[in-house]
Amino acid sequence: MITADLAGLLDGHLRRRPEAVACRTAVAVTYEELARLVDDTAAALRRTGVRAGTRTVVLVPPGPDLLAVVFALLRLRAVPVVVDPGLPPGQLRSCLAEAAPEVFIGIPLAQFARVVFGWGRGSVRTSITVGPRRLWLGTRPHRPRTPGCDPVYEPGRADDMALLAYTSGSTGPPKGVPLRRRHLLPLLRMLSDSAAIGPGTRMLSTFPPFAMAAPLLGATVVCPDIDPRRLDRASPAVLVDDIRRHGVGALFAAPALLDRLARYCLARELVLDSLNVVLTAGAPLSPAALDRVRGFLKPQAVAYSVYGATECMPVSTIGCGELAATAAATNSGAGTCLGSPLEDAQVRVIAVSDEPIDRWSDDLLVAPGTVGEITVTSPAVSDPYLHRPDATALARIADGDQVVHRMGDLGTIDAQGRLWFAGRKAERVRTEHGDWYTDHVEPIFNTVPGVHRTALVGVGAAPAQRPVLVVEPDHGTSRRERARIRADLLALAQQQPHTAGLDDVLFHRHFPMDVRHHSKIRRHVLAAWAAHRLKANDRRAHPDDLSGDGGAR
Ligand SMILES: Nc1ncnc2c1ncn2[C@@H]1O[C@H](COP(=O)(O)OP(=O)(O)OP(=O)(O)O)[C@@H](O)[C@H]1O
Repeated sequence: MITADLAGLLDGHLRRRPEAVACRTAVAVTYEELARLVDDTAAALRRTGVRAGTRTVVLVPPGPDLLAVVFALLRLRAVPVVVDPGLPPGQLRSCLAEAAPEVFIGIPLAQFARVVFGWGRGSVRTSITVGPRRLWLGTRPHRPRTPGCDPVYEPGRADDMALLAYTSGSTGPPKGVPLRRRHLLPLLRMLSDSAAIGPGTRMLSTFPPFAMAAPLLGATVVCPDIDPRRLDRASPAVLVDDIRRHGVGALFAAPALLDRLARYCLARELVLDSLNVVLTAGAPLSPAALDRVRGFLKPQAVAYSVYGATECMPVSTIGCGELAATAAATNSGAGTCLGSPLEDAQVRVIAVSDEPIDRWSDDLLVAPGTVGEITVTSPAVSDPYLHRPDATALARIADGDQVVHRMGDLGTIDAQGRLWFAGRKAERVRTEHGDWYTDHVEPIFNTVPGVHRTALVGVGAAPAQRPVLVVEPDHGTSRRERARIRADLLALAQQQPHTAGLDDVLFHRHFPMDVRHHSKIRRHVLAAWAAHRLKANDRRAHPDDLSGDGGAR
C-alpha cells in the first residue's frame, strides 16, 4: 500500500526484494546496495546538521548518487528544493534567493556555478560536493549495521513538507510550490494503478523527479545517458539503446522528446517491444506525434498523456486509443482531449478572468461546452506559492474548507465529462472580435505538410490584438516551399470561422521552448519577436521576407 512514509516504502521493498535492482546506469545497484548508500548518506547529512525541514538544493545528475541523496533527505524529513538545472543562471539564482536553502549538494560543476553565479549566497551554510569518490566533506561516515532500518529515523507523516518544487517558468518567473507528502500520493497511485509501475518494472524517465518514484514503487529506475539540462539535444539513439539493453517496460518522456524518438524509430522501422507503457506530460501530444509514437509500440502497449501541473499532479489521463479517436476533432479546432478527471479530482470550468477570486460560487461556472478556466480540487493541490501572495491570490479560490486551484489553462468539459484543453489563459489572443485560443487554432495549421509546429500569438494591446501565426517549418524548407506553406495556411484559415481573421504568417527558424520539457512554446517571447518583425516588414513594405530569428529554415 502506498503511504506517506515514503522512506518506509523504500525500506519495504528492500526487505522484500533486497537483491532486486533499484537503479541501472553503467552498473546495476540493488535495493540492498541502495539502502546502504542511503544510510551512509543520511548519516553524513545528519552530521552536517541536516534535520527535518532543512531546505536542501540537489544538483546531481540522475544515478545512484542522486537516489541516495534524495532518499536520505526523505529519511531525515529534510526538504529538497527542485529547480530546473537548465534555467538561465540568473533565473536559477532568483529561485534560490527566494527558496533560501541552507544546504547545497551538487557535483563539482554545480558547486563551481554556485560560486560564480552566487546561487544561494546569503542562505547556504553547508555545501557538499558529490564527486566521483563520493567524498562527503572529506570524511566517510560509519555504516549502520542493518541497512534501511536505523531506528533513529522517524517515519514520515502525511503533513510533512516533502519538497519545494519550482514551476517551469513558461509564462513568467518560476514559482516555488511547497508540496507535502500527501500531495505526492495521487501521483504515486496513478503511476502504480494506471501505468502499472511496480516490482519488476524497469522505468526510464527523462524527467528526473519522476524517475525518483520508481524505487518507491519497487521498480528499477534506468538512468539514460542524457543531459537533463538540454533535453532538446538528447539523442534518440541513446534512448533506444537504453530501452533495448535494459528491457525498459515503462517510459516517461515529454511530448517533444517522445516525438523525436518516434521519428527516429519510424525512419528505421524500429519497434521497441519491451515497452508496455509510455507516459507523457507537460504539453499536448499532437495527433501526428501520437500516430508516430504508436508506430514504435507493440499493439498491446499503451501510451497515456497525463495532464497536471507542478501545483497539482495529476488531474486527468487519456490513453492513446481515446486520443486517436478524438484526433479529428483536435485537427479541426476543438482542442486536445485530456480525458476524464481522476478519481478524487473535481474539475470545474469557470468564466475566464484575470482577476483574483476570493470565494467559490457556482455562479462562476460556465455552461458545458463553453471555454473557461480549468479549476481543480484534489488531494494533490499544493500549499500556496512560496512568498508570492499575488500569484497565490490569482491561483486559489476558497471553497468552504477546501481549496480550488486555478490551473491557468483554458478548456471545456464535454457531455461525457471529459476535459478538453484550449490553451493557456495567459497566451490567449484577445482581438476586437473575441478571444482566440492557441490549442483551438494551432492543431488545424499543424496538419499542413512542411509545418513542424505553429504558435498563435497576439501583437498589440489587448483587447485589440492582431492574431499572428508563427510557423516553424520542417528542417531544410526552401523559400519556394515556404511560399506554398504560407498560401496553404492562409487558405486553411478561411475555412474555419474562428480563424478567418488571420492575415499574418511569419516563419521562425527555431521556437523558444521551456527548459524543463522543451515541449511548451514560449509564446510571449515569440509575440515580442513577431511584433518587432511585423514592424520591420511594414517599414520595408516587404511582407514576403519572413525570415525568422537568424533566417528561416
Ligand atoms: N497532458 C497535457 N496536455 C496539455 N498541456 C499540459 C499537459 N500536461 C501539462 N500541461 C501544461 O503544463 C502546465 C503545467 O506546467 P508546469 O507546472 O511545468 O509549469 P508552468 O505552469 O508551465 O510554469 P509557469 O506557471 O511558471 O509558467 C499546465 O498548466 C498545462 O498548461
